[in-house]
Amino acid sequence: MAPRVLISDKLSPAAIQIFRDRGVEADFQPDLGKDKEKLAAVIGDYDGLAIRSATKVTPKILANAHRLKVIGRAGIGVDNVDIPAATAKGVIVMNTPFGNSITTAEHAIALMFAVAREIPAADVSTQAGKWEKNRFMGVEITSKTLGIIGCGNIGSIVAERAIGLKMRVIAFDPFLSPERAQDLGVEKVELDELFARADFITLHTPLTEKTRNVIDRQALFRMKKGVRIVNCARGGLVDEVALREALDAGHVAGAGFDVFVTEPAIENPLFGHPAVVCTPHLGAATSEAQENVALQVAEQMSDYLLRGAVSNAVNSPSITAEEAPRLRPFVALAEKLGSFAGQLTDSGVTAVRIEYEGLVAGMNTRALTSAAVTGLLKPLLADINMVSAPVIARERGIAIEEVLREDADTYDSVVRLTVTTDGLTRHVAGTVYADGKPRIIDIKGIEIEAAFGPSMLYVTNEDKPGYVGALGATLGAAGVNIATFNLGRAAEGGDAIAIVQIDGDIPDAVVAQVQALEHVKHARALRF
Ligand SMILES: NC(=O)C1=CN([C@@H]2O[C@H](COP(=O)(O)OP(=O)(O)OC[C@H]3O[C@@H](n4cnc5c(N)ncnc54)[C@H](O)[C@@H]3O)[C@@H](O)[C@H]2O)C=CC1
Ligand SMILES: O=C(O)C(=O)COP(=O)(O)O
Repeated sequence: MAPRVLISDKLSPAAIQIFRDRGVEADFQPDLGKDKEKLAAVIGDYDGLAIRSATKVTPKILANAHRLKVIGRAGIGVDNVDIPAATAKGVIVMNTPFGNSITTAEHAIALMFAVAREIPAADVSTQAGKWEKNRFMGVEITSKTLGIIGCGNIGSIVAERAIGLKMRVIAFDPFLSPERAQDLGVEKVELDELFARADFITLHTPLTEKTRNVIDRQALFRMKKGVRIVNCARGGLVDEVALREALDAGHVAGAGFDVFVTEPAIENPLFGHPAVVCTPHLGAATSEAQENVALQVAEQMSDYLLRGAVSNAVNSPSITAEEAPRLRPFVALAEKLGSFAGQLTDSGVTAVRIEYEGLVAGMNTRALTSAAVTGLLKPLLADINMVSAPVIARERGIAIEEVLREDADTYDSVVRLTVTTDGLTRHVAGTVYADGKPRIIDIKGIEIEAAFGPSMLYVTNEDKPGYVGALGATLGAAGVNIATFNLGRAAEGGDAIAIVQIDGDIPDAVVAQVQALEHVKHARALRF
């Protein structure tokens, strides 16, 4: 069945075409995202949700999203998606980090000019026939200091444009390296210095708990008198009430705002001030940017739904479309090894070590580790998947260690899993054969070679004559058909193991009979 995607925001129709061309069913309901109740009622029918900023993906909506695998944000900011809730549910959240950045940077520059020269008010006055040539006295931006808060993709483009406009640019961004600052031609400064020196300030950070109210009342009054502030990033970065007071007091000379604490902004503390210019979250609103982000999000979502490729996910490691097919058998191996250990584990897991040897050490081991942890915890948490597994493991205090070794002895690639519980360490290893099928090659240091089947019996025993016959006879008498039978032992007469693939399920009573056989230490039915 073709995957189904709901487009619940005003995406460019380019997205619909891409989905359809790729074989994904796309429902275009551009106003649905604004109606939480309706969205919650239908989300259960979809594998993907494509959004912009009007759709708020809340835990309540995610609770109904039984089929959902991916949320694609045609744009940059994902603050309208509850990422922890999506991750816990195993839903990938991806954005398009570059598609609208030039457009948004241009809007910031446009707002800076609009504020500097009061263009909107002058336009209204002129078209009203007033010709108020003396009312509008602007400021030049040449040689002025622009303070950029957040010098990432958009901030850097703003910096380049501003330098082209002969401004002096200073930037505050804890993650901006001195080398990058030098390349850009900006001076890296602390926030206090930026406030003290800037004639114009523009914000380009995401909204996080750290950046909320980065411009608060105190900050405003530490700024130069006559400063002008532009916010094209997110409402909530600036305390709107405090800014209004600073404008009313004449301390701040103007503000250009595209984003607001509450959107759609029908009322706002900034509205009505003559030196304020507002736009309705138009930062990304050009035909070029909308085409870019729509195409990109549709490609990325289709790649994930159809090929398992992950790009630009904010809550999962990337997997390219090229590596996805190569990785797939190893994902299956890692998950099955995890599942093997998980099904044998009755007490809490405290640590997991995953060793990658040979060719597999050069693959995307982060994804493989997520798969192993998924398999390990699945017996406890049926809904866990590769997206949610690392977070769930962290929440449960499970220490995860990855070891990479370029060399492998007998096989091209080996994955070894060691699981530590309160009282025990369990070890299992496997490989993928040329047929693409995963095999177990080692259990607790005992070599064996067994494929995974849907239904298996795992027995540990003492290596004694007569045991194998007794096991076969017990299964035969119970009408349980053996598909494959693999044995291994540490040494003659020592610890031994058997892995038996069964056709159909093995009843609990038969497992109990096997457990009761002489020389058997432990018998367990496993399902994969
Ligand atoms: N108005 C609109 O329509 C649009 C708004 N945006 C907003 O612009 C924001 C920035 O976008 P990009 O530049 O693409 O993101 P980015 O991730 O490339 O850059 C963000 C920068 O902020 C910096 N940063 C993080 N915490 C900081 C802090 N506490 N103080 C100072 N800097 C900090 C980061 O180090 C990073 O360099 C987005 O998060 C989004 O909210 C993006 C597109 C359109
Ligand atoms: O990409 C972003 O972060 C934006 O804010 C753009 O928002 P929009 O898609 O225009 O609602």
